[in-house]
Order: sequence, then structure tokens, then C-alpha cells
Amino acid sequence: MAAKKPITVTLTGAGGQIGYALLFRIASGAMLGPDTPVRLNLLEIPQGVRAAEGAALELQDSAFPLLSHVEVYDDANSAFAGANVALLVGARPRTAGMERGDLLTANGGIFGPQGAAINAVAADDIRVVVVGNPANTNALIASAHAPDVPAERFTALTRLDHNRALGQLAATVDTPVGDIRGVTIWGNHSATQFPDVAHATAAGDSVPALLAHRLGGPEGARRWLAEQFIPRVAKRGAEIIEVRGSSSVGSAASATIDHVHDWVLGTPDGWTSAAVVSDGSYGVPEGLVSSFPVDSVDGAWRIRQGLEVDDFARRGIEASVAELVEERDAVRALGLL
Ligand SMILES: NC(=O)c1ccc[n+]([C@@H]2O[C@H](COP(=O)([O-])OP(=O)(O)OC[C@H]3O[C@@H](n4cnc5c(N)ncnc54)[C@H](O)[C@@H]3O)[C@@H](O)[C@H]2O)c1
Ligand SMILES: O=C(O)C[C@H](O)C(=O)O
Repeated sequence: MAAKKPITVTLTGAGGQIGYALLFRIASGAMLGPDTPVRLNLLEIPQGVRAAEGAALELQDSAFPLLSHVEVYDDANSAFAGANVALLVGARPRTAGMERGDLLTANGGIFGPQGAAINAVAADDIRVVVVGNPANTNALIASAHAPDVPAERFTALTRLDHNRALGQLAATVDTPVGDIRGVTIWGNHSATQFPDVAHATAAGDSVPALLAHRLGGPEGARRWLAEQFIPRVAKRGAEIIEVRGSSSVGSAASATIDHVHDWVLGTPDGWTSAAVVSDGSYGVPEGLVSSFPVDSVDGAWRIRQGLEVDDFARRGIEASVAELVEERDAVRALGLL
């Protein structure tokens, strides 16, 4: 049988924390499957090149059978040449006391030039996931600079929030995390996001009903969702920064692997969450990069249609979308869009 052609993956910020956690899982086949060879192009700024080169040496020492080639660059047009998948991680992380939106001025300028380079030199089937914060608006900036690439190929990571929600629910309803379905993160990857369990099930049972059973009825469940679950998930990034002393790394890398894996290979277990360009679904203004319930169909994200959104969820989604509009207007005013 002919060997499969390698997929070219470009990773920015390859010398940083998340980059280091990602590389070994990509090279092992966890992201694109156990029979897909990978070429890795690592992009760094000059100060980060040595760290990326060190990671490349360690990749060689790991003798991954699927890893066909690794190259380190400090030039975007070289790094994105022929890329099929781009992981845009390279950006400054926030520190204690900051919100992710505070990074707009520090990081926004990175994504226009990278979007333009992707437009100029990436492969026709390029898929992009932005991890660097504020991820949704950075994806919007990158997409705006890549007019020849369909906007739906630019996404931002909210799978980490989705996975955090699964973790919290599994612990509360005492069900293995793999048995939970139907959770959605709506809106921005920020403290305003709306984690929604109205349609969730655990091993086939309704999560709202299980919560009501455990928490003294529907009112107890509602209170737990509003006062504990939603803020815990939405502010988990800050909790990790407080406890670890720096922002999430292993879980962020793992969620990035999940996002690309499902985008390329499908979502047989039902929808997941990803920030994708809005087509106006659920009242989210067209063009914003917002998190939705998404299925992966034939290698493309499709927003799951027809889910009932109650008043509580509607208010939560609207608040997060209002923040996305503010971020879009702020980057427009900065000349980044
Ligand atoms: N969306 C999410 O769920 C999520 C989760 C965790 C972290 N993040 C974000 O991911 C980003 C990276 O986090 P980290 O912990 O790896 O940070 P880090 O500081 O350890 O690494 C960032 C790396 O990016 C490099 N870099 C900076 N500008 C670059 C550019 N223009 N091109 C290429 N590389 C560049 C830096 O040299 C550095 O090596 C941060 O913005 C962080 O807030 C997002
Ligand atoms: O919260 C942060 O600043 C990092 C990341 O976006 C996270 O959610 O952990």
C-alpha cells in the first residue's frame, strides 16, 4: 500500500509552554490519527528560536515513526508555506489580575501578518485554530487578512472551556467524563462565556434532571449552575493562574489536539464547542468569531441548528456576544482589522 502523504502542521510559539506540550502529541499521531505522517514547521520570533530548536532536537530523539520532518523558522512566509493545519499559539499569556481582553493591544498585531502569510502561501485546504489570547478576536483579525481563505477555516479554541465544563459536571453528577454529551460553550473565550448544560446528558440521562435530584430540586440545580458551575468554568483560566502561578499549558495543549482531531476526523459522539465565524445563527451577528455547538461534517465545522435557548441562556449569550462586538470595535479602532 502507498504511504500516506504527510500533513504539514505549522505551529507558532513553538518555543513556548503550550508549544512544547503540543509538539510531542502531534508527532505521536494523537492529533491527526495513527496512520497520518506529519511535517512540522515551527515558527518563533528570534528570541524564541533556540527554544524551538531545542524542542526539535528532542523530537528527533523521540523517534516518532509518524514524524517525517521538522523545521524551525523566524519568518512567517516560510513557516506557513504549504501548511494544511496552522496552530496559532505564539502570543503573550496574561498574568494574575489581567483579563484576556487586556492582551488585545499586546497580541493583536501578531495575527494580521500571520493571516496575510497564510493567505499567500498556505495549502488550499488550510485549517487554522487560534489559541493565543484573546483568541476569538485574534482569529477575526487573522481571517480579515486572508481574503482568499474561506472565513470558516479560521477558528478559535473554546474546547478547553468545553472540557472544563465536562470535568466539573462529571465530578458533580458522578459519571465518567466520557459519558457526558450535549454541553455547549457559547460566546467568547473569556469570563463572559456561557457554558450551557440545558441539553446535556450523562450516560443517556438528562443532566438538569440529575442535578435537580442531587441538589434538592430544580431551584437547587439552577442556583448551582448560576452561582457555581458557570463562574467556575468561565473563570477557570484565572484559577489556574492563581494556583499554578502561570496560565494553563497541558490542558490547553490537550484541548487544541481535541479541536483539530475532531475537525479533521469527525464528531461521532455528538456536538462539541468551537469558536467559528457566525453565519447569524442563534442571533449572533454574522462575521463574529463566537463559540457555538458544532458538529464536524466531512472535515468542516457546522453549527448545530435548532437547539432551544431559554431566557437565562439567551441573556448569557447576548452578554458574551456584546463583549465580542466591543473587542471587534476596539481592534478596528487600533487599525488591526
Ligand atoms: N484559547 C485558550 O484556551 C488558551 C489556553 C491557554 C493559553 N492560551 C494563550 O496561548 C498563548 C501562549 O501561551 P503559552 O503559555 O504557550 O505562552 P509562552 O509565553 O510560554 O509562549 C509563547 C511563545 O510565543 C512566542 N511568540 C510570541 N510572538 C510570536 C510571533 N509573532 N510568532 C511566533 N511566535 C511568537 C514567544 O516567543 C513564546 O515562545 C497565550 O496568549 C495564552 O494566553 C490560550
Ligand atoms: O486564562 C488564560 O489567560 C489562559 C487561557 O486562556 C485559559 O483559559 O486557561
